[in-house]
Amino acid sequence: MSNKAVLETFQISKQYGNNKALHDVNLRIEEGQIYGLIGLNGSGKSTFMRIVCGLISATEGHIELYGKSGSTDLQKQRSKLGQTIETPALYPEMTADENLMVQMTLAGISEKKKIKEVLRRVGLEDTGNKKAKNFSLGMKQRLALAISLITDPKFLILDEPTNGLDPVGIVETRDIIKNLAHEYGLTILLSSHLLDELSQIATHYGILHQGQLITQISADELLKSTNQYIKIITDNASASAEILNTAFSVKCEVLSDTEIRINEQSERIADFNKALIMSGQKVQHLSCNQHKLEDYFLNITQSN
Ligand SMILES: Nc1ncnc2c1ncn2[C@@H]1O[C@H](COP(=O)(O)OP(=O)(O)OP(=O)(O)O)[C@@H](O)[C@H]1O
Repeated sequence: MSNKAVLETFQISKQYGNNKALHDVNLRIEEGQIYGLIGLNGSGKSTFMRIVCGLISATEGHIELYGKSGSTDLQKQRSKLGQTIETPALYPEMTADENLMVQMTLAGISEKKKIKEVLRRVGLEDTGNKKAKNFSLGMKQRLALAISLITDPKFLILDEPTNGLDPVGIVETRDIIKNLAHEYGLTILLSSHLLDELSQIATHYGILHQGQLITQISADELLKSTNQYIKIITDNASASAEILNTAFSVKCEVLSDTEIRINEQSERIADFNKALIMSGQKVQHLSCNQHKLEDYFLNITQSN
């Protein structure tokens, strides 16, 4: 049984002059998912997110947010949405607290204790009197994220949230996003042009290529299709394959006089090594290979 849909789009297309940026996009995101939208530069990720947020309109098609469509209902549902696509400019001479205070006042929210709470959620609770102009890029992005959280959104849309960050900033941002999903139950749509990057957090993926959604796949399905295998090189591949087959009922592909491939993950690799050595085989090489997620992404985009 499927969970409740937070977002569903039906044949969304967007035309900019002669350029069709999106073609008939049918995408579904369910409650609790961290949905990674992947695509090369110019594939239409930002355009799609802007349409969902109501910042621009689609040329064709329609969207449903929490099961509602139609401009009035959609506008109501958008109050459950937070985004960092168009965030207000930060005031450089103000602290994190002061920046949030201004944005809360503009949003008509008076609960001051909320400032501490959202700063804690994004790991900026200890910035004290430091002014925003002295923040690192990562801290500025987290402050922008904090601003998007002051209205208590249930669904968060983040356009390339780790773009431009150093490795420490990337890990911090990833942890914050995971935490927002797991601890606070937010559904999250985020974009990146790197599948490896998203694979650390996403539960589901959509691959956009030249404006078309060519695949939607869960993290589990993706792992299966990225095909892990064990490679073994011995002095006699056929004999080694027979030994492993007899001992473990394992299916070995004999690729040459010396090389075997076994299509499984690495868990039994030490047992295979031991069995071969005990049987007098000379094991020269034993490794576990995983097709990189980026290869999967390249394969799927090149064949479309
Ligand atoms: N306001 C606009 N006017 C005209 N063309 C636009 C506009 N915004 C985007 N485009 C075009 O639409 C296509 C999709 O752009 P979009 O920014 O949505 O892609 P993207 O996947 O988000 O790329 P990036 O990762 O570079 O941000 C591109 O060809 C882009 O040049």
